[in-house]
Amino acid sequence: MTDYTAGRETRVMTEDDHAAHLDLVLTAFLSTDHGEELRGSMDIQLADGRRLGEFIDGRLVGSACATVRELTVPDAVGVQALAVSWVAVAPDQRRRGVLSGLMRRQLNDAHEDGGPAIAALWASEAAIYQRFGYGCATTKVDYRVSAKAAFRPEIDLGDDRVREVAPEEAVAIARPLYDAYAAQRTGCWRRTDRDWRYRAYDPAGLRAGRTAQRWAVHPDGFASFRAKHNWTERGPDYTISVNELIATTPAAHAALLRYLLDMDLSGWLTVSGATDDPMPVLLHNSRAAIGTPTDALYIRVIDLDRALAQRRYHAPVDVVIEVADALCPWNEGRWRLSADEKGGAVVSRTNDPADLATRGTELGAAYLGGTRLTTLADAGLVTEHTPGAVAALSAALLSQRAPRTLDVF
Ligand SMILES: CC(=O)SCCNC(=O)CCNC(=O)[C@H](O)C(C)(C)COP(=O)(O)OP(=O)(O)OC[C@H]1O[C@@H](n2cnc3c(N)ncnc32)[C@H](O)[C@@H]1OP(=O)(O)O
Repeated sequence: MTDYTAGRETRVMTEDDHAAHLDLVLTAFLSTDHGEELRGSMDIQLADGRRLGEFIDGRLVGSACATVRELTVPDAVGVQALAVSWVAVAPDQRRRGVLSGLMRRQLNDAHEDGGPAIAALWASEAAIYQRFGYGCATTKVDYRVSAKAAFRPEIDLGDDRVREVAPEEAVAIARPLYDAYAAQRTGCWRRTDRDWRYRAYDPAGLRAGRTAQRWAVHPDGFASFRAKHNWTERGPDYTISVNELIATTPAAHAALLRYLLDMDLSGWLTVSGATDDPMPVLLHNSRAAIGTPTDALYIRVIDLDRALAQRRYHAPVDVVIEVADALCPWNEGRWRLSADEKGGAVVSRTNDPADLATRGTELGAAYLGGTRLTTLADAGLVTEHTPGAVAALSAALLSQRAPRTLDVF
């Protein structure tokens, strides 16, 4: 039998490893044509990040990186989270447990350091991370809308005009608007100078055939977007693709969306929203927008007691949860979660009989209040021992608004 552990070392990379890391990422992500652009991306994103590497006989064959950032959890409480990114394994070393080893080590280190109680990531493929205890916690809806689609007549666009500004001016205008928005919305990352540098990073090689990023602003919102050209026998049929649209008032949201929908030469607008996005109710013909739900941010509960105690609860609840979590065994066992009417919770170990049983993965999925525990129970992923316990905990875990995560990393 092949011994896959021979000659292996897992360690934090140093600057001397960065060139090999770039090569690994380019090969694993099938992106060898975009070396300079991805180097720029990694340098910004991982400036203060930790790059964990797996080496076989001195060769870097796997990476899992992480940066500590602040994420809003229910209800819009800012907490530290490990933002996991740039996970890659050399194609000629796949399916030999390299990723599994890196995930185990990353979670163990985080637990031992006593840092963030949760980790978060965007999955390149949806089948990868549930086995490592990551549950899909935010869902985004990707809308494809017919350009010029009319709003319902009662929709108020307000009196403020939308104008476009140069990318160099845009961040200073967008930043306070995003901060105000993120402070009252679950699932948003706090953006530092580094994060805004990344939002503005726009090398031609990463535009996938679309134009440079443009910025539309309004006193109460902003949108960044691109256009993709398409000429047909009927004339221009461009697609305007919105990178993000942020508004702090309904009128700003409607005005920005109207501006983008009415762009000359366009046939289509693509824009993403949370599962409670108002798109279908804004449009006169709701079928002018087809929405496709897609998995967005995944959450991993690293330290269950701290993670569950640091968020707020939508309703009082007192339940004992039996948790299975082979990768983070310190989470296993029975936990009492007691949340009061004010939304605060106490979480402690108990020997009392369990009201329900589930895995760390499902607690991660339900953590941001966007995935209902009742849905997971309907799939057989949560077992109820006391009648009503799943519904009670499910209601308590909900977020007031559907979580919305914009920053892809
Ligand atoms: C947060 C992010 O950065 S997301 C980006 C992830 N990276 C990529 O998509 C780049 C291209 N892919 C890769 O680099 C690699 O194939 C990885 C990282 C996805 C997987 O690395 P590997 O070392 O092959 O994973 P490993 O061998 O530990 O697999 C563990 C288990 O996951 C399964 N698995 C791994 N990758 C996949 C996948 N893409 N789809 C389905 N199952 C998968 C394996 O089959 C294995 O299952 P088993 O335990 O039942 O045998």
